[in-house]
Amino acid sequence: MRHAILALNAGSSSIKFGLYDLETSSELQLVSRGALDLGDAPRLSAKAADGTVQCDRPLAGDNAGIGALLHWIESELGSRKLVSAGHRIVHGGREFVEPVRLTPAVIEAIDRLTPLAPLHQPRSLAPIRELAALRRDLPQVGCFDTAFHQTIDPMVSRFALPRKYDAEGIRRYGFHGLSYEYIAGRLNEISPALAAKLTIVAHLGNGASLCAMRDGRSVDTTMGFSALDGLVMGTRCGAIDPGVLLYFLLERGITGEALQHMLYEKSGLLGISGISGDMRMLEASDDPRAREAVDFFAFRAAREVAALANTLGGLECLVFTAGIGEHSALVRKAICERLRWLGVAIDEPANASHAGIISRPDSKVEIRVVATDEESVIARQARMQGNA
Ligand SMILES: Nc1ncnc2c1ncn2[C@@H]1O[C@H](COP(=O)(O)OP(=O)(O)O)[C@@H](O)[C@H]1O
Ligand SMILES: CC(=O)OP(=O)(O)O
Ligand SMILES: [Mg+2]
Repeated sequence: MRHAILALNAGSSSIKFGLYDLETSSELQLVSRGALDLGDAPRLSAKAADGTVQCDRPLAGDNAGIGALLHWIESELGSRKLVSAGHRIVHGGREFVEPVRLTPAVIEAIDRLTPLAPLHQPRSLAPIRELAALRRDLPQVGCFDTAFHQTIDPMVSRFALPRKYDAEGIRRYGFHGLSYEYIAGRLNEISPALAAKLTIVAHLGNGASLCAMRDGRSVDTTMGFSALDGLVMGTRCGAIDPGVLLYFLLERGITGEALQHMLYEKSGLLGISGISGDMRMLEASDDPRAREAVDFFAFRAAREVAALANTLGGLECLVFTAGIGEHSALVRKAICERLRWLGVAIDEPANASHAGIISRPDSKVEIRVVATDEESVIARQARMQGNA
């Protein structure tokens, strides 16, 4: 019987997954990629590596969680045994800097980090606990978004607060590390010379951040202690004057919980447009507020690219990835046009067709679109942990 690894990437309203067969050559072979939608209309959808639809069905009430996915994998997809499950976990805090076997004590320690990532951590923990209850003997591995940024310098990670707080872990961590690890590996596969360039990767999805890389390692990133900092996001505010938060708390009498809800769920593209936090919807709208939100998103992203280029001491390659980065020619163009002074020159036809390289030959900065694949990184890390 074939052995397989299940990689789970839990997001706000769905769980993306990848299923990989373990080949004897130690390669992982993608068998299926899909999503378990857990919103108002639960649904399981999956495609084979070649894009063939393997499953697309609504799920009924009681049978709508991880159990439905397990059942489909184990009884319908073919005969294979799951030997491990890997999970994306957004916050590893100071303790978790590499993939870890998820024992009950580790799960509790990860749960204690929930205040640092209130939107994300519970969503990762729910399928872990569900799987543990359904398959007591299945080894589970946690793979951390923060881990890739361990290489950032203390100068970059420090906040200018009384110094004891840095030692207590109140510092910049950075997120989207599984995506950045994938992109670093992909650039190296394309060519080691490309991977050696001073690079900024723009992970522009529902959550959005930038990572400055030197030799494929993180040297700076826009997200901080939490996944709120940096760029404007779908519903998150990005960098903001902390005085505004004090004003809300002390002068306007808003509770901490209400403020958290506003910053994570009601701000960003949704807050500015008043229409939606979804870039596709904003691009399709002719409401001027939608246009304003898209322009603002690009303005702030370009500003942060310039800041990270300063940490890098130059900029030779700019990579766009994740939902917006991979698919929105409009946003890429708007960001690149603001960076013309840095020698960034976008090729409009290449950009419109989402080509691999979208810079003009005379651009000082190579601009690329690279599709991310967090699930493959999770699967690889889960396998390595299993072998350790
Ligand atoms: N064709 C497209 N044009 C513009 N934006 C797109 C397109 N496809 C996806 N997006 C945007 O990508 C974002 C979601 O990105 P994704 O990486 O899937 O997010 P997450 O993994 O955080 O849920 C949404 O804002 C969505 O509108
Ligand atoms: C860390 C983060 O923002 O993740 P996501 O993009 O999945 O919301
Ligand atoms: Mg994502």
